[in-house]
Amino acid sequence: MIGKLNHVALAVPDLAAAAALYRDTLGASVSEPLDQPAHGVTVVFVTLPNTKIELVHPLGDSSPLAGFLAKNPAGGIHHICYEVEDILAARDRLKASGARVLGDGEPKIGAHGKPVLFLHPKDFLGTLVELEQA
Ligand SMILES: CC[C@@H](C(=O)O)C(=O)SCCNC(=O)CCNC(=O)[C@H](O)C(C)(C)COP(=O)(O)OP(=O)(O)OC[C@H]1O[C@@H](n2cnc3c(N)ncnc32)[C@H](O)[C@@H]1OP(=O)(O)O
Ligand SMILES: [Co+2]
Repeated sequence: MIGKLNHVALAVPDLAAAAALYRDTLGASVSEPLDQPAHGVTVVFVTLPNTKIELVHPLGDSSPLAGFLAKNPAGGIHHICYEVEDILAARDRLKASGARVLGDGEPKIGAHGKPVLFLHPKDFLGTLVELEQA
């Protein structure tokens, strides 16, 4: 069911410093910051030849990153995103298998303009999983 690895997301306490690290030290192609109010994050994308790294920082008072950064103040790997051909079919199959789909279970439009959903980390080996419609 899952296809390409779309991105790996790093939660970071200082977005400008993280962007500079990837741009200047690692020599990667780095986007400008983009606020995603519907998701409670500001994001910078690092484009690699075979995938992307998403640098995410809390936006607003109720960011889903708040708890993670409180526990991991230096930041860390926050989620991985896999592409799926049909996100509603994937959601229904996962729910039927007992996996917890986060939020109200309805896809939101993600940073790439495509529908996304999140799966509970306790159901996926301690890793928060994002699904994005291909
Ligand atoms: C830019 C838009 C979009 C895109 O297009 O790419 C994005 O990527 S948006 C990214 C941010 N959005 C989200 O993360 C949405 C989904 N996340 C959530 O709903 C919550 O963050 C959460 C996963 C339910 C966690 O909520 P929180 O309140 O922080 O923690 P809990 O106390 O409920 O956690 C329970 C349990 O899970 C552990 N945990 C929490 N976050 C992670 C994580 N990212 N990876 C692994 N494990 C995680 C947490 O430590 C708790 O474990 P215990 O301490 O053992 O109980
Ligand atoms: Co993401």
